[in-house]
Order: sequence, then structure tokens, then C-alpha cells
Amino acid sequence: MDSAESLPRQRSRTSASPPPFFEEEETTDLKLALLSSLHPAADASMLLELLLISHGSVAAASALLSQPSTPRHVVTSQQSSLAPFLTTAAPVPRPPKKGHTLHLYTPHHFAALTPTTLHPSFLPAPLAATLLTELLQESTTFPPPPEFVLFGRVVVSSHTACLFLRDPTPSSHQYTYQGASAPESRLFTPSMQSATALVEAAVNAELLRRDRRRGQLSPGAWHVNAALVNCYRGGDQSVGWHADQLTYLGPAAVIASVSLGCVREFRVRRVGPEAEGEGAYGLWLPHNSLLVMHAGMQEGWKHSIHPSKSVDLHPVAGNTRINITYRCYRESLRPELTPRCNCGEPAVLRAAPGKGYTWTCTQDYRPGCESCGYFVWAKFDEFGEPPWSENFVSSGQDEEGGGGGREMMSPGVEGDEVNEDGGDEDEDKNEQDGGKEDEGEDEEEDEDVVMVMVEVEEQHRDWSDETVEGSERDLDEDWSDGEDASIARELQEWRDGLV
Ligand SMILES: O=C(O)CCC(=O)C(=O)O
Ligand SMILES: [Fe+2]
Repeated sequence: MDSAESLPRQRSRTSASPPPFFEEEETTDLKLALLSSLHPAADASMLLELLLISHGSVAAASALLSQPSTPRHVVTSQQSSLAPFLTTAAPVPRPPKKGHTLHLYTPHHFAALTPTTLHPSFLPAPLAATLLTELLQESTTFPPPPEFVLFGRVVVSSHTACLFLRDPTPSSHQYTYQGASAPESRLFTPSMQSATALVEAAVNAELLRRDRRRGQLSPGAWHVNAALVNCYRGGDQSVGWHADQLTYLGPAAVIASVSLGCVREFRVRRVGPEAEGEGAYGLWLPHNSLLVMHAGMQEGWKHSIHPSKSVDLHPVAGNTRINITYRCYRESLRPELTPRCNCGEPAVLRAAPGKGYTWTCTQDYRPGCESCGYFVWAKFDEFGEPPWSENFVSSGQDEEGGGGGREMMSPGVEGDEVNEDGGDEDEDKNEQDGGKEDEGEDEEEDEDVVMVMVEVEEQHRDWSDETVEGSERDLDEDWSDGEDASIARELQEWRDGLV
């Protein structure tokens, strides 16, 4: 697999090399200034990224830019990826057909085909090692995985997770997950704190370079204040197809995901009408890689961690993978500010692909609870701020919806009418390979979950036919790895139409 290990080593000094005395103690700004003076044609954000992947070494970053094989175009403002440094310019493959997963082996291809970028060997190796050790230790006391209701049955997620906050906040206890209080949140460990600055620099460099999307944070404004840490012990622990819940992130969210320990396969696939007939992409996430999910990823795509029959053992983590998803929670979407549904519980923000965003009640995912049916369209300004934010910029349209705090929403529309193919969110991830039946035997949990889904599908089929367009789509015969997965996918899509 291509990785930063295949990066060219620093060459002997060239005319564009920095002076030998210039090293670690200098500030990033000074290093950037020097790099920029050595390579005036290079784009500032690319210089920052090169500096990052060179672990702060101006000499190494400069050497990358000076190598004769470097394609000319990468040092112009058109530069959109570091891929030319990481791989040869192999042609980008065509999208896979429905029912197939195209495995990609280069960050370049993944970036060309999906709204993500992968940075192999991202953190300085010693920091990655300490971070892994710290989080392996933390994960031994993660809360038990949450129970949730799937098609009327109580199931429990297969892997464990814990919310970490960068700083203590008065509202820390109010964060919810699928409408229920998050079991606990912890403060960033020292290594998480150290890694955060590097993650922020890399993401902000990418924001500078990429096309802006409505609602996206401006370059420099992406700052980490929370992280969900996931722990997968063994290849059978996984996360099903889902898009991340947007309640605290808002629209066009950017999420930066650091992988540590055992290598696992990350899969993505587009959703919505344009995705008709398209399959999925798979990419392995190695130890110490940074995957950035860019704006639009949570709206137009789903992602998953695919289960694996066997995994390569990591020297320290064994069969365990730790994943940190760094997040920028918006001040204006603090738990005490987000809408509550009619039953008084916090509503959940999610994307309806191609249609917008909705706040809905998700209480029916909690064992023993029912949904109050709350459903309203969410409204945001062009910077992704909700109407109750003091920074909200009114567009002058749709004024009847303006200004009223939690009640301020775009005009209400009946949920079933509008959300046929939308409405996936974090909880969806528990519904397939990530979930196991409450009373199920450990050994065959994936199969059990599929069986549960099949049963429930049978029960609801009539009703779903009446209410959901497209619920009679053909089963996706050889989706991913076989029939079970294809049934699970069909059920997922069917369920998307219901929420
Ligand atoms: O483990 C991963 O890489 C993905 C985790 C994830 O999708 C999530 O936390 O929402
Ligand atoms: Fe996710």
C-alpha cells in the first residue's frame, strides 16, 4: 500500500534547501515563511501540509518540493491534494457498480472519488505511540455499549465508545446520543491534547484549499472541542452504514478521524438519487493515519467500518483498533440551545439527502420509549448558523420562520412526505454489522442481527409498501460480501425511508 513510508527521503542539499541550523525550535509560522521563501510558487496550505507530514522538518518538506519527479502542477494554486507526492499518477478508476465494493489502495484515488482525504503516518511516531497506549488504557473503562431499539427489538452495539471533551464545560453532562444522555464524557488525555493542534492545522489547511460549501466553517474556524473515541476489539466489532448525527456539528460538518493500532477497512458509499446504481469504496486505515471527512460527507454519503474475519495484529494493540473522531461542536448548537421535541427530550439534527436538514424526535430508539413524532425542517444561514445564534445572518427570505429560538424553524412539512430517502444518522450505524441482539449468542451475532431484521421486515412490509416509495426495490444481490449484507443494506434503505 502506498504510504508516507514511500515518500522520498530527504536529498542532499539543493539550492532550495533551508540552512542546516534551522530546525525544531522555530515556530510553525517561521518555518512556513522560510519554506515559502524557498518555494515562492507553492501554495501556503500545501506548504503547511508538507510541513506536517514531514513532522515539522523544514528540510524534509523542502526536499519533497525540490525533487525532480515532482509534477509541475502541484505547486500551483490548483493543487488539491498531496497525492502526487504519495503515489504515481495512476488513472482514477471508474465508480463501482451497485453491489460491488471497489478497494482503493492510494489516498490519491480515495480523495478523487470521495469527499475524504487520507494522510498516512500523520502524527510524529512517538506521539502516535503514546496516544495509542493512553487510549488503550482509557478504553478498558469505557461505558458498556448503549442499547437501542431496532425494529421493535432491543439490540446492543458491538464496539465501545466514549465522548471526550477538550475543556470542562458546564453543559458537558447534557450531551445526548440518540436522544439519550451520553453515559459520561471525559476530558482529553494529554496526548489527545497534543495531537489536536496538528489535526486542527491539517484540517484548516484543507479548508483553505477546498471549494467552500454552504454552511461550511471558514478556514481557521475549525477548532476541536470534542472527540468520540471508538474502540474495536477484534474484526467482528464494526460499525454499520451511517452518517454522523449533526445535532452539535451543524451542516457541512468536517470530521477528522485518527486511526491507531490494528488496521481496519473503512467503507463509503453515496446516498440519494444520484447514487442509484453505484457501489461502495473501501480503504484500509493504517495505524497513525488521519482521515478527513469533508463537508458534504455526512449529507451525501454513508460510511462504515467493515467487519473482518481476520485482522493483522498490531505489535502494541493486538487485534484492537482505536479511532478518534475529532469534532468541532458549534457554540450555537450547545445542548441547552438545540430544539426539544414535544415530549421535552432533545431533538436530533440530521440530513435528508438533497433536501435539507431536519430536527426530529428519536425517542423510539430508546428501549421502553416512544417517539412523539416531532419533525421540523431545520433552518441555517449560509455559514451554518441556526436562527437563534447571535451570528445568524438572515437571507431576507422565509422571514416567517425567523428569529424565535427553539421554535424557529423552516415551515413544517409532514415527515413521511419528505424524508423518503433521507434521515440517516449515528444510530443507523448500530443497525447492521455493529449491532448484536440483546439475548443473542456471541458467536454468531452478525447473522443473528440479520435474522432479526428479516423478521421485522416481514412484519412491516405491508405498511412500508404503502408509505415509502421504492421499498420494493430489488435486493442488491451480491452487495459487499454476500446475501446477508445485501439484506442488511436493503433493510437499511427501507428504514431510511421511514425516519
Ligand atoms: O472507527 C471509525 O473509523 C469510524 C467511526 C465513526 O464512524 C463514528 O464515530 O461516527
Ligand atoms: Fe461515523
